[in-house]
Amino acid sequence: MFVRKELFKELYRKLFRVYFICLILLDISAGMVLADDVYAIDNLPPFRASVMDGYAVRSTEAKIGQTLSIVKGKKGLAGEKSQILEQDYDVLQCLYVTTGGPVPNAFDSVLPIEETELSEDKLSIKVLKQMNVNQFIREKGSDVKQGEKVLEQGSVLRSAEIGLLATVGKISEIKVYKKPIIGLLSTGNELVEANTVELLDGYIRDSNKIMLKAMISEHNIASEVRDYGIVGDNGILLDEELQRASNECDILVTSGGVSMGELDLVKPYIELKGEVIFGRLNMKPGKPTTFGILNKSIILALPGNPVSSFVTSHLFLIRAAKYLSGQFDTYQNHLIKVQLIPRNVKLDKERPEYHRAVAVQDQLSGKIYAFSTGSQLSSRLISARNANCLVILPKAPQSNDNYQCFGDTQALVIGQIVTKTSNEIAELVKQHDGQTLKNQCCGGHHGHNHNHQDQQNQVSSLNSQKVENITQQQQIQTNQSADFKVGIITISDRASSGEYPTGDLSGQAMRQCCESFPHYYNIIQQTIVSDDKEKIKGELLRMSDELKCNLVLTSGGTGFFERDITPEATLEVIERRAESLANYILIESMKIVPTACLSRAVIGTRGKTMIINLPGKPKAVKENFEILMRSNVLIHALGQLKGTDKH
Ligand SMILES: Nc1nc2c(c(=O)[nH]1)N[C@H]1C(S)=C(S)[C@@H](COP(=O)(O)OP(=O)(O)OC[C@H]3O[C@@H](n4cnc5c(N)ncnc54)[C@H](O)[C@@H]3O)O[C@H]1N2
Ligand code: MOO
Repeated sequence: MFVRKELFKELYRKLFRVYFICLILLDISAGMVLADDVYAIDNLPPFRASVMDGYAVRSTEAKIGQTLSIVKGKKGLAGEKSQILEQDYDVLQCLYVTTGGPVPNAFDSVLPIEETELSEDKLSIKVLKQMNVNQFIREKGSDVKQGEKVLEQGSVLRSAEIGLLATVGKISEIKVYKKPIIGLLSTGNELVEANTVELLDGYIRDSNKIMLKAMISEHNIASEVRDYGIVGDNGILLDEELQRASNECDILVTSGGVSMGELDLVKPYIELKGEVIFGRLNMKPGKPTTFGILNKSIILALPGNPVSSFVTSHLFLIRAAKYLSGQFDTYQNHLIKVQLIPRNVKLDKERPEYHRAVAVQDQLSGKIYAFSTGSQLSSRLISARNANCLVILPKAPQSNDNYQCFGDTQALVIGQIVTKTSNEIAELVKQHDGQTLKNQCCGGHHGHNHNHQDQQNQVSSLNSQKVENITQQQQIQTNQSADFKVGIITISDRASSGEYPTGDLSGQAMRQCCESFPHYYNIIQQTIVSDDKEKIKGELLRMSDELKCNLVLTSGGTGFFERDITPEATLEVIERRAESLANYILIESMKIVPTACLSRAVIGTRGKTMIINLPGKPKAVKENFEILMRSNVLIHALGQLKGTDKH
């Protein structure tokens, strides 16, 4: 996590300035968090009560066939005072009771009406079923005992909790964490209110304030939202409004005016009149986000770019407000693992990124795929449309301009995640994978404005589609729907004799690579052989001729060590060489390490099988495989070989 935990700790520590507890009525407590444990004032039920409409009986008397006379003039009706009914009843008597009504201590069970036969004169009943002791009776306090703890501090008051508190008599002076008063202020000479119909030259509508209002209401995080309007980039006006707002609110959120321009006055103002806790973040978008204290208020000065405001509010505003409202664990709860699609999203060279995406969960495997929303320019609010997660991408490693590719990445959940069948997801993955999203820097100042509208539209429809039932057949189809059968061979004397304490890491690497693309690859066989030419040939022949693998990956034995024999064995098995593919891997991997040229790896085909020699090192295996997956090179090669790729 690149927004460091310490940063949040600092944020939370400062929040204690504006953090307080209040007493409220139960009526208006929905969504609040309890600041204290709550104990039951009353028993529940407050008296011994019947669970059924029927007759209170003594189980020893109420034998099948027995006639019991009905007590006259008294009934255990719901709402009846229980004390009035407490008396000695005669032998073979029963008392009419209703559900929830009091049951006198003289009786030990309730016989439901349907288990009785009423006499014609309606004065007695015949017992049709034997009851056990205590059957259909709720003893006093059997649900909740007076003085028992019913809710813990930290519980969110939702409908059930509120119902429970009412039941046990806790209807006022509920101690809760007070939700903050949040103030919103937009800054910028170019801004006009969002409801402006006709824009004059040079103006834009203030979308941030209304977006933030909606977000606050969606997440129900404020006791009140105050709109401080728009203030131009003018020191005097800004001073006036910032002073007023920061004395009236718990959290003041401004947008705009926090970067480096001469009109960016907000950050210098906080530095001068308040305290800046942090004023620059290593993240994209949201670099200039500033957090500080001004008068009575915590101030979050968000960047003006709408997407930057959107992302940073999710990270800081919602979290801060929830924290103030007593929800202290809001951070970890919302992290999930996803596979970002397309996998070849280029990483930013300077900053880690919160990439907007639509996460969809596979109903069967539970795996979550996050489909990128396209160009991530921080002015492009369309990139946040339908987004239900922010995929946390690291910045690109120094050594190369690597692609984000294999394995799962963490994502922050910002909306509801939908589920889909494996086949639907497979289709979407195929549609989206292989598309390259260029590195788009913030604000458009050094970005390329690619049009990802089609991709965005495909993704947009994801959220609205309905969930379908899972069947066993789909599970079989899922496995079968992978396009290519894969065989994996680790070639190593040491691995085959079990010498590696860590196990066969290159075999694991090959497996991981294929498993990252479950819709393309289905591993049907994996073996380890020593550096023995005949054994290697034997495995290659078995996987291609008998198992009919579409792809056989080998790892190891491609160098210049005496026993390295993989290329020679491969050459004796293949019918057609694919030198360009091998050269392509070589060229690309030499950009990573020059020693990549020490590999003598061969690639070729036998029948409809492609055999690829990969290096022995797990890291190199992954790099080679990633290179092959760029622009779906390997997928096309395998498709041609299988006959599924069109000319
Ligand atoms: N020399 C540098 N320039 C910039 C840097 C930097 O590090 N050095 N950082 C860039 C980054 S990153 C961001 S993000 C922006 C943030 O700028 P500000 O917070 O100062 O915001 P403004 O300049 O006022 O506006 C940026 C952009 O957003 C539009 N905007 C502003 N407010 C609203 C609103 N309420 N609703 C809709 N759109 C709004 C505004 O018109 C601008 O286009 O700075 C970079 N520059
Ligand atoms: O918020 Mo900026 O991306 O850092 O545009």
